[in-house]
Amino acid sequence: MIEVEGLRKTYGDFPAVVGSTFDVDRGEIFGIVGPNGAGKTTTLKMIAGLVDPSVGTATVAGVDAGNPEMRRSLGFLPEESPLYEDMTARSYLDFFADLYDVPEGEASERIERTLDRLELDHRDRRLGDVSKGMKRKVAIARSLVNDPDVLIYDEPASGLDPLTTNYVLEFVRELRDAGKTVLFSAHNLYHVESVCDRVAIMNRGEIVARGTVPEIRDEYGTTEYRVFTSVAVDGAAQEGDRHVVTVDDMAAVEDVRERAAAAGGEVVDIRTREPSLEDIFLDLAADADPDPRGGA
Ligand SMILES: Nc1ncnc2c1ncn2[C@@H]1O[C@H](COP(=O)(O)OP(=O)(O)OP(=O)(O)O)[C@@H](O)[C@H]1O
Repeated sequence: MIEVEGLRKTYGDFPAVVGSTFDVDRGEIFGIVGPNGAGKTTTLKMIAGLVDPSVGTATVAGVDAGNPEMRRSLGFLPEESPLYEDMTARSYLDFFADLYDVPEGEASERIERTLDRLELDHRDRRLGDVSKGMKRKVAIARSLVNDPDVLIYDEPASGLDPLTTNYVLEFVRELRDAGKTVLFSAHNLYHVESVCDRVAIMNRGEIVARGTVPEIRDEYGTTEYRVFTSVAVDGAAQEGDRHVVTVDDMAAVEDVRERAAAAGGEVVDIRTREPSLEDIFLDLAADADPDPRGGA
C-alpha cells in the first residue's frame, strides 16, 4: 500500500534522511521509531508529498507521492497540528470536509461518528479553550474527514497523558481493524512495540533495523538468562536467600553452574528475559558510529 524506495533528503549538505527503503502492506500498522532528529518526520513528509525527496521514490496506493491525486487516499496527522483557535471542533471539521469536497450529508455523519468514537466532549467550544488531548483528537478526526485508506501519523501520542495515549493507540488499532493502513512515528518505543505489526528503527537518518518485533529481537537482540544459585558466586547479587547472576548465553550459564557446585551449592532456577525494543534500540544506537550524516 505504501512503497518507499531509496528515499533521501538533503538540506544544504546535511542529509536528514540517508536512504529509506520499506513497504507497508494494506491493513497493517507500521511504526517508525527513533530518537529526536533521526529523520522520522522528514521520511513521513516525503511519503505524504509535503517534502520533495532529493533522491528516491514513494508511492501511496500506487500513486506517486508528488502527485496531488495521492492525497485523496491519504490522511496526514502532523506532529504539531495548530488548529484554528476560534473555530469549534465541529466547524473546523466541516471546513476540512468541504476542502476535500466530501458531500455534506456524508461529511456530517462521518464527523459525528468519529467524534462519538473519540469521546470528544465540548464539540461546540472554541478550540483555543480545549485541552491538549482534545486538540489531538480533533486533529485525528481531521485526518479522517475524507475517509482515506492510508493514514500517516507523526507522533500521534506524543505529549499526551497516559489515559489519552492509550486511547489514541487503541484507536489506531481500530483503524487497522477497519481495514486502514497506518504508518506512524514515535520516539516512545513502548507505543510502537504495543501496537505495530512491523517496525523500522531509524537512527541518524538511517533505517538500522526492520521487521516484526520478534524478528528484530531474533536478529539483533540477546536473550538474558538470570541464573539463581543457592550459594554466593562471583558477580552474583543477593535476592532473599538466593543469589542471582545475569548472563547472555548458555555457556555462561554452565560456568555459573560449575562455580556454584565448586562452592558447595547448586543452580536452583534459571529465568530468561527477552530484550525489549528499547534494549535493542540502545544497542544499535551505541553501535551506530560514526554518524553517516557527518556528526550532526
Ligand atoms: N527544513 C529543514 N532544514 C534543515 N534541516 C532540517 C529541516 N527539517 C529537518 N531538518 C533536520 O533533519 C534532521 C531530521 O529531522 P526530523 O524532523 O525528520 O527528525 P525526527 O526523527 O522527526 O525528530 P523529532 O522526533 O525531533 O521530530 C534533524 O537534524 C533536523 O534538524
